[in-house]
Amino acid sequence: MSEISPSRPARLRRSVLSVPAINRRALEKLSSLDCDAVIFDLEDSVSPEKKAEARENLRAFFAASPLPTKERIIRINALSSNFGADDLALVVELQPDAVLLPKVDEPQDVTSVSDRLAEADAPEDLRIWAMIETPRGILNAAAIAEAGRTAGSRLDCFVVGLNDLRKETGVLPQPGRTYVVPWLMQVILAVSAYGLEAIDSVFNDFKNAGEFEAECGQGVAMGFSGKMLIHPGQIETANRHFGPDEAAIAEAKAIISAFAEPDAATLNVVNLGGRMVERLHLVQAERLVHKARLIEQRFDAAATPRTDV
Ligand SMILES: CC(C)(COP(=O)(O)OP(=O)(O)OC[C@H]1O[C@@H](n2cnc3c(N)ncnc32)[C@H](O)[C@@H]1OP(=O)(O)O)[C@@H](O)C(=O)NCCC(=O)NCCSC(=O)C[C@H](O)C(=O)O
Ligand SMILES: [Mg+2]
Repeated sequence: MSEISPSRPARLRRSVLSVPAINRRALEKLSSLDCDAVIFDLEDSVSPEKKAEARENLRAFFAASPLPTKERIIRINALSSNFGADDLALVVELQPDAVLLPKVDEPQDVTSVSDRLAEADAPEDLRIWAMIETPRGILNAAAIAEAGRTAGSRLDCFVVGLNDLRKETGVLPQPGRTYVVPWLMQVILAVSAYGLEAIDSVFNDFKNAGEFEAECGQGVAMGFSGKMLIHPGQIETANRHFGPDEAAIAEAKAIISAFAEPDAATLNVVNLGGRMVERLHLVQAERLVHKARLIEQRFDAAATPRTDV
């Protein structure tokens, strides 16, 4: 089997649940939830008066609950705000998997944090995620993604924030997201060009299961790796949509088998039951099977508690 493309990190990010760091009850629930990743929010879901308490909550939480099977991301306030410097210091102290930067407008918003993390000797595997949620962020998405290619850059993933984008532009929430789809696709093009991943925006109306199903299906079709979530009730749907289903896994395995045949060794195109399959489909198939394996491993890891944490 050829290698999984290094431009696509082999991580599961189907369900990325945001939790206000001020909400201790919600923090306590996390270990029982089946989301792939958690965003600990210090930004918009925490009032200015409660920022310090929220940081203390995270300190206590990280000491007590390592969440070994989940990717852990801390969303900080902008460095230009009164809270950004203390938030970033907390990130360096707690060493989550990533820091999420809000309202990224231009490449410099990312590179300045990269530089600060390097100055603070933060581990190299502490990544940067960027919220793309302002008109300038959308317009500059490709340039921001390109910043992920600069030496020492830790940029790894974009998260779209439609609430802020709607606030800034006046575009209304509508089923099908008609008027924001071009912006979403611009984000997908940017991450694809520079080997990053993108997480689709939150869906606020968390009791509306039907529309959420449709929006998850749309997010998958557009090329997002997963969805940012606000409520535990959204996790199962996101995992189902953004994880490969049995039929897709079977098809991917058939493509891998077809190219593994000795006769196919020098072929770039094969006939698979009346359908043309090219080697580029083999790469996609391997990626999909790899993702399915990661999901299986998560189940195994959840069943077997780690002893090294
Ligand atoms: C939206 C909520 C305020 C609703 O909370 P609540 O009223 O408590 O809902 P429920 O009673 O239905 O909750 C049931 C139980 O689930 C727990 N819970 C709720 N939400 C979470 C969560 N996010 N993580 C973990 N656990 C959660 C409740 O505590 C209940 O537990 P129990 O009492 O034991 O039964 C709330 O869901 C919420 O605050 N959600 C997250 C808000 C947030 O993170 N906002 C920031 C991200 S949104 C964003 O980034 C937008 C972006 O920037 C943009 O511009 O678009
Ligand atoms: Mg926002």
